[in-house]
Amino acid sequence: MTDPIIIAVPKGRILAEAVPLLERAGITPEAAFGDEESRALRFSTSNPGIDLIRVRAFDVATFVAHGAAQLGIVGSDVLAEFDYSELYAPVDLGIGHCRLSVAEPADMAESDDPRGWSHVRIATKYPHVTRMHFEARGVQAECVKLNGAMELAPTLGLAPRIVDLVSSGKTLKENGLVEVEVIAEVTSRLIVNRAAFKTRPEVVPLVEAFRRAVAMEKAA
Ligand SMILES: Nc1ncnc2c1ncn2[C@@H]1O[C@H](COP(=O)(O)OP(=O)(O)OP(=O)(O)O)[C@@H](O)[C@H]1O
Ligand SMILES: O=P(O)(O)OC[C@H]1O[C@H](OP(=O)(O)OP(=O)(O)O)[C@H](O)[C@@H]1O
Repeated sequence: MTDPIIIAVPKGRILAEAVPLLERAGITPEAAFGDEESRALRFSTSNPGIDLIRVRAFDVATFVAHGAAQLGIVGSDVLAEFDYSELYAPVDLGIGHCRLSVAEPADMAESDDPRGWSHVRIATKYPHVTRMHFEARGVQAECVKLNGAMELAPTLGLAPRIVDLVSSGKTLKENGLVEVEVIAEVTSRLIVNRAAFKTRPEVVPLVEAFRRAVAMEKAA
């Protein structure tokens, strides 16, 4: 019997939106999958040929790029940061809507003009995207890599500005920061390992099932 297809799904905030989408694509995960308390990492589904793994958002791309998983669900923010050539991202899943933005303290923003920047120091989980964004307009970005709580960086003197994901704006507001520039709009994408796309015949119909699931949601 061939090995099951593995779909990597991020734990955290995308998980809740991913479960109904998987179900619309005909993949019903075992109950423990949606339970954040469960310590299991691999889960069966209603389809014996498909298993799910639950990993950190940035690791979804790594598992799929190396072929350890054949498909995955991941934010376009993560894809932009890693730029893996082994990945193909055929479907915008329309979940996980947010944006990647530059933010700074509200009092600093009052007299700041982004057009005058030539060098910026930025705390971020996205150093690659940040450097590319600023380089495109001749600004040198010096990045301090953090994995979370970027919003603390300006008041504690780590870096005056941050690049982070923004959705409602609540996190920025509660930490005295304001958004000064949007770098990119973000949604989650279905990703596929390029080699698996050619060698595993189950992959193409699965991609089509996700495409239909997204269309169904849009039509509803
Ligand atoms: N506020 C948000 N609104 C909508 N989508 C978001 C938001 N924040 C993050 N996302 C999306 O969810 C993905 C995972 O983010 P999340 O914050 O759950 O992970 P994380 O806590 O950074 O991950 P980890 O704990 O694995 O480091 C992001 O890559 C992005 O695509
Ligand atoms: O604009 P808002 O609606 O406040 O959302 C923005 C927050 O959401 C994300 O973090 P998340 O809550 O997923 O937590 P984590 O990255 O700290 O795990 C992001 O890193 C921001 O901190």
